[in-house]
Amino acid sequence: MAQRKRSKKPSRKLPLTVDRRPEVQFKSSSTETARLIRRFHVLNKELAKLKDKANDKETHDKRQSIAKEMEAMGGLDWYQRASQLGQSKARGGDSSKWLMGILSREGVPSHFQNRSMRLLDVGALSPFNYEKHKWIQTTPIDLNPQHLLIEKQDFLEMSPPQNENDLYDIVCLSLVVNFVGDPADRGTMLKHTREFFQPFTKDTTNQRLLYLVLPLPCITNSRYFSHDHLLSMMESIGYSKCIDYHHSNKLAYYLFELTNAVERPPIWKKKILEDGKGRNNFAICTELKPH
Ligand SMILES: C[S@@+](CC[C@H](N)C(=O)[O-])C[C@H]1O[C@@H](n2cnc3c(N)ncnc32)[C@H](O)[C@@H]1O
Repeated sequence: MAQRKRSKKPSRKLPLTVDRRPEVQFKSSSTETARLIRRFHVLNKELAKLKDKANDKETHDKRQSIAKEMEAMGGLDWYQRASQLGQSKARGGDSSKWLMGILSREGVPSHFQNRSMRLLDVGALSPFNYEKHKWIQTTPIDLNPQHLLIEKQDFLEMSPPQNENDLYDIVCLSLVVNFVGDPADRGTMLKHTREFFQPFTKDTTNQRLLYLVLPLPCITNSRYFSHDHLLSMMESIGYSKCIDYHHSNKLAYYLFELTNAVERPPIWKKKILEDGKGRNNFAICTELKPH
């Protein structure tokens, strides 16, 4: 795939296209919007399950019916705008805040007095999440950009920069991994992040950071996943240092550092860790794939 051009630091002075899309109607209650977002996730997962199935009539009809329901809700566009609403300050702000606190505490900004810290924001709803931090140069990407300054790009298909100077210091996956419907694609996504940093063959003091945010129930209430499971899985792919983590009422924040290159990470299969009524089915698996 052709190397994509890095977007410049977002500037509000750039001409912005007029958003002519019809107003998205949100339910007045945040509980109802949250319910619809959860329904969208379920449909997305069901769609992912059909991905590798033969296109017989039954599968075709199922696909159509899921797509129809998603469309009736307003599609990915609606979902993103509803998520943006969830990002709004009134509901706690975007997830850059926690990350910035940790980086400042760790003294990371002082490493970047001579050059910017390069941050790849995967699944960015806004290109301005990090704009007040002048030492950060952000490349925001999304499947369905909500802004001119966000590149249209599927991270799972994205090639790492060829020019070494364009490699990243930090990759952000904030509420993106849980959006991916297929547990194996989620694992691939985590492993793929490693390609975007300086290789370990290079003599460098650059850190290689991964910022991961998941809905809290993925960590605390899944049959197949937990905090310890996440740490073990991350360690097995080279992210053996968890710099810090935080669980808020709704979200789980993790900052990992890639500390070593793992040639052959183990395969992680879906396995029940804790069963029980009311638990969800969130899982991340890994397969023997080149990533
Ligand atoms: C819930 S929103 C998260 C937005 C924001 N990062 C946040 O923390 O609130 C999930 C976003 O991830 C995007 N996304 C999902 N899979 C992706 C992929 N493979 N490549 C790029 N973006 C992806 C979706 O299009 C959606 O806009």
